[in-house]
Amino acid sequence: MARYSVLKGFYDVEQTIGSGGFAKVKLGTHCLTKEKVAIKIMEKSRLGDDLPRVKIELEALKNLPHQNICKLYQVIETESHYYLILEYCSGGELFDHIVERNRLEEKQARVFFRQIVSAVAFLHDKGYAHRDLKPENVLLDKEKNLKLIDFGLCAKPQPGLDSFLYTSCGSPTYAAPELILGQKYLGSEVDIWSLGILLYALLCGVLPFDDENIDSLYRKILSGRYEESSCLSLESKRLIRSMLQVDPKKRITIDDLLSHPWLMKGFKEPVTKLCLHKVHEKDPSCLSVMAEYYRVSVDVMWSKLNSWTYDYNTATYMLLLSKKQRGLPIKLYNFALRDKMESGFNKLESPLTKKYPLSVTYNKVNSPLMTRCTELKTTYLILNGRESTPDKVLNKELNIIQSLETKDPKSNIEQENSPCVRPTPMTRKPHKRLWSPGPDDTQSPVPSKLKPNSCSGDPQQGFNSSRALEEAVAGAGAETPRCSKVLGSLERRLTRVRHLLTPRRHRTPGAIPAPGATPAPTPGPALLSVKEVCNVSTTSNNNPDTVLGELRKALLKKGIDCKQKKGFRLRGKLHATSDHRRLSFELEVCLVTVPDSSAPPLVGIRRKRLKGDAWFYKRVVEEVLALAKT
Ligand SMILES: Nc1ncnc2c1ncn2[C@@H]1O[C@H](COP(=O)(O)OP(=O)(O)OP(=O)(O)O)[C@@H](O)[C@H]1O
Repeated sequence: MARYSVLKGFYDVEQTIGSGGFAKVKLGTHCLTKEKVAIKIMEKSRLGDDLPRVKIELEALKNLPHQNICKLYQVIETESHYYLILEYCSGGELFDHIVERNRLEEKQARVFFRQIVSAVAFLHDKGYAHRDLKPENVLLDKEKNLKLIDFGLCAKPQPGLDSFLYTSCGSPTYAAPELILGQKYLGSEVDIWSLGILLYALLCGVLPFDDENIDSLYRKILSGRYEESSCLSLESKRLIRSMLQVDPKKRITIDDLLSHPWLMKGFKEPVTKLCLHKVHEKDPSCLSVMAEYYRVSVDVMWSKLNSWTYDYNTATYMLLLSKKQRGLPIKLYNFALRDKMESGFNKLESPLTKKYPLSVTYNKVNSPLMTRCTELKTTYLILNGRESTPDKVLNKELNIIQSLETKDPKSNIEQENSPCVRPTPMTRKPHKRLWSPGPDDTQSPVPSKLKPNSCSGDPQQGFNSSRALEEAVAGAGAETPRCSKVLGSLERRLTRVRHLLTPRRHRTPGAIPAPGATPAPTPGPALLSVKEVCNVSTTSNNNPDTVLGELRKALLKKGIDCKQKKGFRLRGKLHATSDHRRLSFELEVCLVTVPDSSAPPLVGIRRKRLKGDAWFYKRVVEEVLALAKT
């Protein structure tokens, strides 16, 4: 089957824009609105024990519509993959902005930090803790609005956010002391600690607690002592101190942060924790554009949309709404797709279908009707999300078609209820949620053998996500705090938590190529032309080939495995025994045009972290660029 065929006709899939330990993220265009989207693709077979992360992330994104949280538009599940269609944040990671400027001016940092605090206050208000707040998980959109991403480690304790959690998860350098110690903790309090680290990183361009050696790093965190850099104003020192309190009870609360004097400086209003752009509200103009497009009444269209099933229609509606909010004209393109989709649900209800039962219309398995059914099924799945695995649906349909062939053509009632003659998606009930962390979710999907035991299990199982799921599903109130019973000494606890916290980015260790020179293929003709300056450094050289050669030499000198990709792109990989020190990134020679200038473009180097610790990446790339004589 062609790659991403499930998206064909609905989204145009473009280049990879990011990847993490669990997903590849591609740029895409939503065909009906022509809006750019990010497509997060996760291969089920590679998720293994981390599969629950996806479900947690989906539920959180559906329940947390906020202007500073990346919007989810559609979820497509196939037998092998999850595809999450997300709001596209073209401005890169907040981390890249820190790297670009070394550190941010207090005024700029305040604008950014207010948005992060707003998102965190909102999610806390909804009973969630993020548990992985860091500049790599904060993206920027075109208008420089911040968007929080990566909710795979979040928790929603059932009794409420004031109940304890027990799973140690997150990124080591952002982890609060109570997490390091493997103690029970409050999700809201560990998020405040991470916010303190994040603000320090924004203002100073370095981390308050950092060390090559993970044990020393944890000792530094537990001591709570960090350098108060001279670049910090007195007010910012005070604010950071109030967040980086080793004793969680002494830490500032999110509500106090909203109106903290540092955050209020230059602003009349405290930070809001409200959602300003409602996404689930009835918007008559977007609704009528969609109703007109599908040639159905506004009421029928709304009844379909109002169930918020995160199908293609949800995506179309939310994207139209987003265009409207940005003052852009709202219209739908691509009428070929309309005809395809319309036939996907409207004709099923047409009087014609009722008058001439399906079984009369065909008599061979590979008849046009069967092709039609298959087409309808594919369209149906894409429009409505997953009901069953595609193969199962297809087989069911084939069986029904085959059995119908041998039946009396008069017996149509059965066919009306067959999967081929499904109720039109316009009137179909919402699908059962994958998992809902609501109060009536008494049936935990977690097998009993996985019941909470935050301090047992193989630490090499990465982020301990099955336990994270339990916390999120069963709620902390249902858990037994066993840490102190299972682990006798602080030392042993530290070792365990170190393993739990240390991200495992490479899930399936493939054959590691021997370090050394990789023969460079001839560069492709494409030399990327960029306008933006984020992630791009200019060079004093005007020959792209020379710059490429210098970069290659510098990478090899640093012992970094280097492969040339399409065009002038080098992929560097650092293979290390420690997960903490594994890295994958790209350096691409490009042409930088200076906006509003007639000056000829400059030769630049665009950098992109693909996998690995962001601060380690920063250090390595700085060293490579310093070595390259460009
Ligand atoms: N909505 C988006 N718009 C633009 N880029 C995105 C978007 N979502 C993700 N990315 C890019 O893809 C990268 C990986 O995404 P993400 O962090 O969600 O993947 P992950 O596998 O869950 O990561 P992790 O290993 O950190 O858990 C991000 O760091 C970012 O650069």
